[in-house]
Amino acid sequence: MTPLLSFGRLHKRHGAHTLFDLREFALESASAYVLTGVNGAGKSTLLRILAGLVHADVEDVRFDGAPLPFRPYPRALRDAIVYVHQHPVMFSTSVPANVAYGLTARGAPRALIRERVEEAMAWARVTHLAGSDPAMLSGGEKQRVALARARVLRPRVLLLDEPTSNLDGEAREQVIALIPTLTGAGTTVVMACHDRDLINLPDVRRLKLRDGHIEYR
Ligand SMILES: Nc1ncnc2c1ncn2[C@@H]1O[C@H](COP(=O)(O)OP(=O)(O)OP(=O)(O)O)[C@@H](O)[C@H]1O
Repeated sequence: MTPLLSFGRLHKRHGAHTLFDLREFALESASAYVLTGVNGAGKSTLLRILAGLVHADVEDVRFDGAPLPFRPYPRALRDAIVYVHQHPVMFSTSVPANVAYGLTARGAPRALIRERVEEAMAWARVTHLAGSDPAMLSGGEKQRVALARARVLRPRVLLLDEPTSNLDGEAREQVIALIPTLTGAGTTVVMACHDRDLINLPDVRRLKLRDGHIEYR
């Protein structure tokens, strides 16, 4: 099968220090991956490179099988890849406006925005928070609003940085339960995490960053 996104080489260094040097790194479509590794292995950095937020040296980038220049970060990837931060920032507007943010920024028609925001808020189980002050949401609620904000964009690839690290109990379980529904809808999900329940989800492929290389498990 042709990978969705592949790199012949993906090399990241800070000064003279190589953080990682990955060869033939590829992500398949509609697949879930967990990215593990010790603190400082480079998990967040790799996600941020894929999202175009951090520079790296890359060779032979292909998206949907076609070669693609990576710098400047191409529009095709900006449209397809969404990164969700470990501590999502909420704009102090309203919860629905936060969820709508990406579509509004892209100039989507209002009817489409309304429809997608409603669907995504129901999916993330945050409909009841529509009237809440975004600044007052709990960590689990913010994480679910951030997932809804990503989902409205229908990303081909969703990058989740430690999506459950600040959550416990029901909030954590609710976030974990959303992951399989994303891949079921055709999205590739890559999660940097240490959470055993995410790592052990069915059909999740394991990637481990170790000593600058990636191990497929
Ligand atoms: N701009 C920078 N300049 C130099 N070193 C950096 C820079 N940004 C990150 N680093 C270093 O790169 C390494 C990888 O950081 P990164 O946050 O990607 O690791 P991580 O695997 O996500 O760690 P954790 O599990 O603790 O979140 C760390 O040692 C970090 O200090």
